[in-house]
Amino acid sequence: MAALTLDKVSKIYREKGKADNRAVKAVDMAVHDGEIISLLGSSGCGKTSTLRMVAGFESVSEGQVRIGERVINDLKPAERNVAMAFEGYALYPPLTVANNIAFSLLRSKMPRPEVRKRVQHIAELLEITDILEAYPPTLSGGQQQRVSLARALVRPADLWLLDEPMSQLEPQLRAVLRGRIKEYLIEHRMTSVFVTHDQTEAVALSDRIAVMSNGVLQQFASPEDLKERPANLFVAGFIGEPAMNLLPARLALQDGRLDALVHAQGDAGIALRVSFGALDRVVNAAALHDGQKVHLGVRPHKVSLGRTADCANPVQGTLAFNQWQGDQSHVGIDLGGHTLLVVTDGAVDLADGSGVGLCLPTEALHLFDSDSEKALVHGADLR
Ligand SMILES: Nc1ncnc2c1ncn2[C@@H]1O[C@H](COP(=O)(O)OP(=O)(O)OP(=O)(O)O)[C@@H](O)[C@H]1O
Repeated sequence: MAALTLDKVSKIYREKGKADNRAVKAVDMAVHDGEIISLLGSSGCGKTSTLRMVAGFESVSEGQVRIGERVINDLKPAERNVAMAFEGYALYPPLTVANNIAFSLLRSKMPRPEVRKRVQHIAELLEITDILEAYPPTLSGGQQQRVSLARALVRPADLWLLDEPMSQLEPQLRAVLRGRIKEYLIEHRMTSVFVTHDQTEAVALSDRIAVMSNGVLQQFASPEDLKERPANLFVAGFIGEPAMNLLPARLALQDGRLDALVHAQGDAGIALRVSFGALDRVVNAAALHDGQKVHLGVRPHKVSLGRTADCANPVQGTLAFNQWQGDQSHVGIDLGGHTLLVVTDGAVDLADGSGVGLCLPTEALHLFDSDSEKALVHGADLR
Protein backbone atom coordinates (compact mmCIF):
# COMPACT_ATOMS: atom_id res chain seq x y z
CA MET A 1 0.00 0.00 0.00
CA ALA A 2 1.08 3.58 -0.58
CA ALA A 3 -0.05 7.18 -0.68
CA LEU A 4 -1.75 8.57 -3.81
CA THR A 5 -1.11 12.13 -4.93
CA LEU A 6 -2.91 14.07 -7.65
CA ASP A 7 -1.13 17.26 -8.56
CA LYS A 8 -3.19 19.70 -10.70
CA VAL A 9 -4.65 16.78 -12.65
CA SER A 10 -6.94 17.55 -15.59
CA LYS A 11 -8.75 15.43 -18.15
CA ILE A 12 -9.65 17.00 -21.47
CA TYR A 13 -11.66 14.90 -23.93
CA ARG A 14 -11.04 16.03 -27.49
CA GLU A 15 -13.37 14.97 -30.26
CA LYS A 16 -13.15 16.11 -33.88
CA GLY A 17 -15.61 18.88 -34.72
CA LYS A 18 -16.53 19.42 -31.05
CA ALA A 19 -15.35 21.85 -28.41
CA ASP A 20 -12.88 20.37 -25.88
CA ASN A 21 -14.60 18.85 -22.85
CA ARG A 22 -12.60 19.63 -19.70
CA ALA A 23 -14.09 16.83 -17.57
CA VAL A 24 -11.61 17.09 -14.66
CA LYS A 25 -10.15 20.46 -13.77
CA ALA A 26 -6.80 20.83 -11.97
CA VAL A 27 -7.62 18.44 -9.14
CA ASP A 28 -5.19 18.47 -6.19
CA MET A 29 -5.58 15.60 -3.77
CA ALA A 30 -3.30 13.77 -1.33
CA VAL A 31 -4.61 10.41 -0.13
CA HIS A 32 -2.61 9.08 2.82
CA ASP A 33 -1.09 5.63 3.02
CA GLY A 34 -3.82 3.29 4.33
CA GLU A 35 -6.59 5.86 3.94
CA ILE A 36 -10.06 5.02 2.56
CA ILE A 37 -11.58 7.79 0.48
CA SER A 38 -14.55 8.25 -1.84
CA LEU A 39 -15.04 10.43 -4.90
CA LEU A 40 -18.63 11.63 -4.55
CA GLY A 41 -20.75 13.69 -6.93
CA SER A 42 -23.62 13.65 -9.39
CA SER A 43 -23.49 11.92 -12.73
CA GLY A 44 -21.01 13.54 -15.11
CA CYS A 45 -19.01 15.41 -12.44
CA GLY A 46 -15.75 13.66 -13.41
CA LYS A 47 -15.41 10.93 -10.73
CA THR A 48 -14.89 8.03 -13.13
CA SER A 49 -12.56 10.04 -15.37
CA THR A 50 -10.41 10.79 -12.33
CA LEU A 51 -10.32 7.14 -11.29
CA ARG A 52 -9.57 5.95 -14.82
CA MET A 53 -6.60 8.31 -15.05
CA VAL A 54 -5.20 6.81 -11.83
CA ALA A 55 -5.86 3.29 -13.16
CA GLY A 56 -4.22 4.07 -16.51
CA PHE A 57 -7.31 3.53 -18.68
CA GLU A 58 -7.35 7.22 -19.61
CA SER A 59 -4.35 9.42 -20.31
CA VAL A 60 -3.63 12.28 -17.92
CA SER A 61 -4.12 15.48 -19.98
CA GLU A 62 -2.37 17.79 -17.48
CA GLY A 63 -0.72 17.41 -14.09
CA GLN A 64 0.91 14.51 -12.30
CA VAL A 65 -0.33 11.33 -10.61
CA ARG A 66 1.99 9.67 -8.06
CA ILE A 67 1.72 6.44 -6.09
CA GLY A 68 4.14 6.82 -3.22
CA GLU A 69 7.09 8.60 -4.87
CA ARG A 70 6.50 7.02 -8.31
CA VAL A 71 5.11 9.22 -11.08
CA ILE A 72 2.73 6.90 -12.94
CA ASN A 73 1.36 9.18 -15.72
CA ASP A 74 2.98 7.19 -18.51
CA LEU A 75 2.92 3.68 -17.04
CA LYS A 76 0.65 1.01 -18.52
CA PRO A 77 -2.21 -0.12 -16.20
CA ALA A 78 -0.44 -3.43 -15.50
CA GLU A 79 2.74 -1.61 -14.44
CA ARG A 80 1.00 0.51 -11.77
CA ASN A 81 0.42 -2.19 -9.13
CA VAL A 82 -3.16 -1.06 -8.72
CA ALA A 83 -6.10 -3.41 -8.03
CA MET A 84 -9.44 -2.50 -9.53
CA ALA A 85 -13.10 -3.41 -9.33
CA PHE A 86 -14.91 -1.53 -12.07
CA GLU A 87 -18.56 -1.57 -12.99
CA GLY A 88 -18.84 -4.15 -15.76
CA TYR A 89 -15.20 -5.11 -15.31
CA ALA A 90 -14.91 -8.41 -17.16
CA LEU A 91 -14.34 -11.72 -15.39
CA TYR A 92 -12.62 -14.53 -17.30
CA PRO A 93 -15.54 -16.62 -18.63
CA PRO A 94 -13.61 -19.93 -18.98
CA LEU A 95 -12.43 -19.88 -15.34
CA THR A 96 -14.51 -20.79 -12.29
CA VAL A 97 -15.28 -18.07 -9.76
CA ALA A 98 -12.62 -19.50 -7.42
CA ASN A 99 -10.01 -19.40 -10.19
CA ASN A 100 -11.04 -15.89 -11.23
CA ILE A 101 -10.43 -14.72 -7.67
CA ALA A 102 -7.21 -16.73 -7.35
CA PHE A 103 -5.79 -15.70 -10.74
CA SER A 104 -3.42 -12.92 -9.73
CA LEU A 105 -2.40 -14.71 -6.52
CA LEU A 106 -1.32 -17.81 -8.45
CA ARG A 107 0.46 -15.65 -10.99
CA SER A 108 2.44 -14.07 -8.15
CA LYS A 109 3.58 -17.62 -7.19
CA MET A 110 1.76 -17.64 -3.86
CA PRO A 111 1.65 -21.25 -2.47
CA ARG A 112 -1.65 -22.97 -3.33
CA PRO A 113 -2.77 -23.63 0.29
CA GLU A 114 -2.38 -19.91 1.05
CA VAL A 115 -4.29 -18.99 -2.14
CA ARG A 116 -7.12 -21.36 -1.14
CA LYS A 117 -7.26 -19.82 2.33
CA ARG A 118 -7.48 -16.29 0.98
CA VAL A 119 -10.09 -17.13 -1.64
CA GLN A 120 -12.22 -18.88 0.98
CA HIS A 121 -11.91 -15.95 3.39
CA ILE A 122 -12.89 -13.27 0.87
CA ALA A 123 -15.71 -15.46 -0.50
CA GLU A 124 -17.16 -15.79 3.02
CA LEU A 125 -16.86 -12.06 3.56
CA LEU A 126 -18.75 -11.28 0.33
CA GLU A 127 -21.20 -14.22 0.68
CA ILE A 128 -20.22 -16.00 -2.53
CA THR A 129 -18.94 -19.35 -1.16
CA ASP A 130 -21.87 -21.16 -2.84
CA ILE A 131 -20.81 -20.06 -6.33
CA LEU A 132 -17.05 -20.70 -6.11
CA GLU A 133 -17.27 -23.58 -8.62
CA ALA A 134 -19.67 -21.75 -10.99
CA TYR A 135 -18.63 -20.03 -14.23
CA PRO A 136 -19.17 -16.25 -14.70
CA PRO A 137 -21.73 -16.44 -17.56
CA THR A 138 -24.13 -18.33 -15.27
CA LEU A 139 -24.08 -15.64 -12.55
CA SER A 140 -26.43 -12.73 -11.85
CA GLY A 141 -25.14 -9.16 -12.14
CA GLY A 142 -24.89 -8.81 -8.37
CA GLN A 143 -22.92 -12.08 -8.07
CA GLN A 144 -20.54 -11.06 -10.87
CA GLN A 145 -19.99 -7.75 -9.17
CA ARG A 146 -19.07 -9.43 -5.88
CA VAL A 147 -16.65 -11.78 -7.68
CA SER A 148 -15.01 -8.78 -9.36
CA LEU A 149 -14.74 -7.08 -5.96
CA ALA A 150 -13.33 -10.24 -4.34
CA ARG A 151 -10.72 -10.54 -7.07
CA ALA A 152 -9.62 -6.93 -6.49
CA LEU A 153 -9.58 -7.17 -2.69
CA VAL A 154 -7.49 -10.36 -2.42
CA ARG A 155 -4.66 -9.29 -4.64
CA PRO A 156 -1.64 -7.53 -3.20
CA ALA A 157 -1.29 -3.97 -4.56
CA ASP A 158 -0.23 -0.44 -3.63
CA LEU A 159 -3.70 0.97 -4.22
CA TRP A 160 -7.29 -0.28 -4.64
CA LEU A 161 -9.72 1.51 -6.99
CA LEU A 162 -13.37 0.55 -6.57
CA ASP A 163 -15.88 2.13 -8.97
CA GLU A 164 -19.46 1.73 -7.68
CA PRO A 165 -18.50 -1.80 -6.57
CA MET A 166 -21.87 -2.56 -4.95
CA SER A 167 -24.23 -0.75 -7.32
CA GLN A 168 -26.06 -3.94 -8.34
CA LEU A 169 -26.65 -5.32 -4.84
CA GLU A 170 -29.85 -5.06 -2.85
CA PRO A 171 -29.80 -2.32 -0.19
CA GLN A 172 -29.75 -4.71 2.79
CA LEU A 173 -26.85 -6.82 1.49
CA ARG A 174 -25.08 -3.66 0.46
CA ALA A 175 -25.27 -2.27 4.00
CA VAL A 176 -23.93 -5.51 5.51
CA LEU A 177 -21.08 -5.85 3.01
CA ARG A 178 -20.15 -2.19 3.36
CA GLY A 179 -19.36 -2.73 7.04
CA ARG A 180 -17.35 -5.90 6.38
CA ILE A 181 -15.40 -4.40 3.47
CA LYS A 182 -14.47 -1.39 5.56
CA GLU A 183 -13.16 -3.62 8.36
CA TYR A 184 -11.16 -5.64 5.83
CA LEU A 185 -9.62 -2.51 4.28
CA ILE A 186 -8.67 -1.15 7.71
CA GLU A 187 -7.27 -4.48 8.91
CA HIS A 188 -5.02 -4.75 5.86
CA ARG A 189 -4.25 -0.99 5.76
CA MET A 190 -5.30 -0.79 2.10
CA THR A 191 -5.17 2.66 0.49
CA SER A 192 -8.55 2.70 -1.27
CA VAL A 193 -10.49 5.01 -3.55
CA PHE A 194 -14.22 4.39 -4.04
CA VAL A 195 -16.35 6.10 -6.66
CA THR A 196 -19.97 6.56 -5.66
CA HIS A 197 -22.90 8.89 -6.11
CA ASP A 198 -24.50 7.60 -2.89
CA GLN A 199 -23.57 9.78 0.05
CA THR A 200 -24.74 7.28 2.68
CA GLU A 201 -22.27 4.81 1.20
CA ALA A 202 -19.48 7.38 1.03
CA VAL A 203 -20.03 8.40 4.66
CA ALA A 204 -20.16 4.78 5.86
CA LEU A 205 -16.98 3.73 4.05
CA SER A 206 -14.65 6.71 4.01
CA ASP A 207 -12.13 8.44 6.20
CA ARG A 208 -12.44 11.41 3.84
CA ILE A 209 -14.74 12.24 0.93
CA ALA A 210 -13.79 14.23 -2.16
CA VAL A 211 -16.91 16.08 -3.32
CA MET A 212 -16.78 16.89 -7.03
CA SER A 213 -18.99 19.05 -9.21
CA ASN A 214 -18.49 19.93 -12.84
CA GLY A 215 -14.95 18.54 -12.88
CA VAL A 216 -13.87 20.62 -9.89
CA LEU A 217 -12.91 19.21 -6.48
CA GLN A 218 -15.16 21.23 -4.20
CA GLN A 219 -13.93 19.90 -0.84
CA PHE A 220 -11.88 16.94 0.41
CA ALA A 221 -12.68 16.36 4.06
CA SER A 222 -14.01 13.96 6.70
CA PRO A 223 -17.75 13.21 6.64
CA GLU A 224 -18.09 15.24 9.85
CA ASP A 225 -16.31 18.28 8.42
CA LEU A 226 -18.39 18.16 5.24
CA LYS A 227 -21.47 18.46 7.45
CA GLU A 228 -20.19 20.91 10.04
CA ARG A 229 -17.87 22.95 7.83
CA PRO A 230 -19.00 22.85 4.19
CA ALA A 231 -16.50 24.92 2.19
CA ASN A 232 -19.06 26.47 -0.13
CA LEU A 233 -22.72 26.64 -1.13
CA PHE A 234 -22.43 23.62 -3.41
CA VAL A 235 -21.19 21.29 -0.66
CA ALA A 236 -23.70 22.75 1.83
CA GLY A 237 -26.56 21.98 -0.53
CA PHE A 238 -25.24 18.57 -1.62
CA ILE A 239 -24.22 16.90 1.65
CA GLY A 240 -26.94 15.94 4.13
CA GLU A 241 -30.30 14.29 3.61
CA PRO A 242 -32.39 16.41 3.47
CA ALA A 243 -29.94 19.15 2.52
CA MET A 244 -29.22 22.32 4.45
CA ASN A 245 -31.77 25.17 4.27
CA LEU A 246 -30.18 28.11 2.44
CA LEU A 247 -31.91 31.48 2.82
CA PRO A 248 -30.77 34.75 1.18
CA ALA A 249 -29.82 37.25 3.89
CA ARG A 250 -27.81 40.40 4.72
CA LEU A 251 -25.25 40.79 7.47
CA ALA A 252 -25.73 43.38 10.19
CA LEU A 253 -22.53 44.29 12.05
CA GLN A 254 -23.47 46.63 14.86
CA ASP A 255 -22.06 47.30 18.34
CA GLY A 256 -19.51 44.52 17.90
CA ARG A 257 -22.20 41.93 17.20
CA LEU A 258 -22.95 39.81 14.14
CA ASP A 259 -26.53 39.22 13.01
CA ALA A 260 -27.98 37.86 9.77
CA LEU A 261 -31.28 39.31 8.54
CA VAL A 262 -33.58 37.44 6.19
CA HIS A 263 -36.05 39.76 4.50
CA ALA A 264 -39.64 38.65 4.01
CA GLN A 265 -40.59 37.77 0.43
CA GLY A 266 -42.10 40.72 -1.42
CA ASP A 267 -41.77 43.42 1.26
CA ALA A 268 -39.15 45.17 3.33
CA GLY A 269 -40.00 43.46 6.65
CA ILE A 270 -37.64 41.10 8.43
CA ALA A 271 -38.72 37.44 8.27
CA LEU A 272 -35.90 36.14 10.44
CA ARG A 273 -33.07 37.65 12.47
CA VAL A 274 -30.43 35.31 13.84
CA SER A 275 -27.58 36.33 16.08
CA PHE A 276 -24.09 34.85 16.02
CA GLY A 277 -23.24 36.87 19.17
CA ALA A 278 -20.12 38.97 19.62
CA LEU A 279 -18.18 39.53 16.40
CA ASP A 280 -14.91 38.61 18.11
CA ARG A 281 -16.19 35.02 18.41
CA VAL A 282 -15.92 34.75 14.62
CA VAL A 283 -12.55 33.40 13.46
CA ASN A 284 -12.32 35.40 10.20
CA ALA A 285 -14.38 38.46 11.18
CA ALA A 286 -12.23 40.65 8.87
CA ALA A 287 -13.91 38.99 5.86
CA LEU A 288 -17.35 40.30 6.93
CA HIS A 289 -18.94 43.70 6.34
CA ASP A 290 -22.22 45.37 7.20
CA GLY A 291 -24.87 44.82 4.52
CA GLN A 292 -22.93 41.93 2.89
CA LYS A 293 -25.12 39.64 0.77
CA VAL A 294 -24.97 36.15 2.25
CA HIS A 295 -26.82 32.87 2.36
CA LEU A 296 -27.81 31.75 5.83
CA GLY A 297 -27.50 27.97 6.17
CA VAL A 298 -29.60 26.04 8.71
CA ARG A 299 -29.27 22.27 9.15
CA PRO A 300 -32.79 20.77 9.28
CA HIS A 301 -31.87 18.13 11.90
CA LYS A 302 -30.48 20.64 14.36
CA VAL A 303 -33.54 22.88 14.76
CA SER A 304 -35.73 22.17 17.83
CA LEU A 305 -39.45 22.43 17.29
CA GLY A 306 -41.68 23.86 20.03
CA ARG A 307 -38.85 24.91 22.33
CA THR A 308 -37.92 28.59 22.61
CA ALA A 309 -36.81 28.90 26.26
CA ASP A 310 -33.03 29.12 26.90
CA CYS A 311 -32.41 29.55 23.20
CA ALA A 312 -29.97 32.00 21.55
CA ASN A 313 -32.28 32.30 18.54
CA PRO A 314 -35.96 31.72 19.35
CA VAL A 315 -38.15 32.07 16.25
CA GLN A 316 -41.90 32.12 15.59
CA GLY A 317 -43.29 30.76 12.32
CA THR A 318 -46.33 29.11 10.77
CA LEU A 319 -46.59 25.43 9.93
CA ALA A 320 -46.64 25.06 6.13
CA PHE A 321 -46.56 21.25 5.92
CA ASN A 322 -46.02 18.25 8.15
CA GLN A 323 -45.00 14.93 6.60
CA TRP A 324 -44.43 11.74 8.62
CA GLN A 325 -41.78 9.70 6.78
CA GLY A 326 -42.19 6.48 8.77
CA ASP A 327 -39.20 7.14 11.02
CA GLN A 328 -39.02 10.94 11.17
CA SER A 329 -41.11 14.03 10.40
CA HIS A 330 -40.28 16.60 7.76
CA VAL A 331 -41.89 19.85 8.84
CA GLY A 332 -42.00 23.02 6.76
CA ILE A 333 -42.14 26.31 8.67
CA ASP A 334 -43.15 29.48 6.86
CA LEU A 335 -41.04 32.50 7.84
CA GLY A 336 -42.25 35.54 5.91
CA GLY A 337 -42.66 33.57 2.67
CA HIS A 338 -39.47 31.48 3.09
CA THR A 339 -39.89 27.83 4.00
CA LEU A 340 -37.53 26.40 6.60
CA LEU A 341 -37.40 22.59 6.58
CA VAL A 342 -37.06 20.99 10.02
CA VAL A 343 -36.52 17.27 10.71
CA THR A 344 -37.65 15.73 14.00
CA ASP A 345 -37.46 12.12 15.22
CA GLY A 346 -41.05 11.84 16.45
CA ALA A 347 -44.44 12.50 14.88
CA VAL A 348 -45.60 16.14 15.09
CA ASP A 349 -49.19 16.75 16.12
CA LEU A 350 -49.78 20.13 14.50
CA ALA A 351 -52.11 21.21 11.70
CA ASP A 352 -51.07 23.34 8.73
CA GLY A 353 -51.37 27.03 9.56
CA SER A 354 -50.61 26.60 13.31
CA GLY A 355 -48.20 29.01 14.96
CA VAL A 356 -44.94 27.24 15.91
CA GLY A 357 -42.01 28.19 18.10
CA LEU A 358 -38.52 27.08 17.05
CA CYS A 359 -35.03 27.20 18.43
CA LEU A 360 -32.13 27.68 16.01
CA PRO A 361 -29.04 26.72 18.00
CA THR A 362 -25.90 28.53 16.91
CA GLU A 363 -24.22 25.26 15.86
CA ALA A 364 -27.03 24.72 13.30
CA LEU A 365 -26.11 27.98 11.52
CA HIS A 366 -23.71 28.78 8.68
CA LEU A 367 -22.99 31.85 6.55
CA PHE A 368 -21.84 31.84 2.92
CA ASP A 369 -20.89 34.82 0.77
CA SER A 370 -23.56 35.01 -1.96
CA ASP A 371 -21.14 36.26 -4.65
CA SER A 372 -18.11 34.02 -4.12
CA GLU A 373 -20.31 31.19 -2.69
CA LYS A 374 -17.55 30.45 -0.16
CA ALA A 375 -18.18 29.73 3.52
CA LEU A 376 -17.70 32.65 5.92
CA VAL A 377 -18.84 31.37 9.32
CA HIS A 378 -19.74 27.97 10.78
CA GLY A 379 -21.67 28.04 14.04
CA ALA A 380 -19.67 25.04 15.30
CA ASP A 381 -16.44 27.09 15.07
CA LEU A 382 -17.48 30.18 17.03
CA ARG A 383 -14.97 30.86 19.79
N1 LIG B 1 -14.41 8.59 -23.22
C1 LIG B 1 -14.99 9.81 -23.17
N2 LIG B 1 -14.99 10.62 -24.24
C2 LIG B 1 -15.55 11.84 -24.21
N3 LIG B 1 -16.15 12.36 -23.12
C3 LIG B 1 -16.19 11.61 -22.01
C4 LIG B 1 -15.63 10.29 -21.98
N4 LIG B 1 -15.82 9.78 -20.74
C5 LIG B 1 -16.47 10.72 -20.02
N5 LIG B 1 -16.70 11.82 -20.78
C6 LIG B 1 -17.36 13.06 -20.34
O1 LIG B 1 -16.66 13.56 -19.22
C7 LIG B 1 -17.55 14.10 -18.25
C8 LIG B 1 -17.32 13.40 -16.92
O2 LIG B 1 -17.69 12.04 -17.04
P1 LIG B 1 -17.37 10.95 -15.91
O3 LIG B 1 -17.83 9.62 -16.40
O4 LIG B 1 -15.98 11.09 -15.46
O5 LIG B 1 -18.33 11.45 -14.73
P2 LIG B 1 -18.91 10.64 -13.49
O6 LIG B 1 -19.00 11.63 -12.41
O7 LIG B 1 -18.10 9.44 -13.22
O8 LIG B 1 -20.34 10.25 -14.00
P3 LIG B 1 -21.17 8.87 -13.78
O9 LIG B 1 -21.49 8.80 -12.32
O10 LIG B 1 -22.38 9.07 -14.64
O11 LIG B 1 -20.26 7.76 -14.25
C9 LIG B 1 -18.95 13.93 -18.83
O12 LIG B 1 -19.28 15.15 -19.47
C10 LIG B 1 -18.78 12.82 -19.83
O13 LIG B 1 -19.71 12.95 -20.88
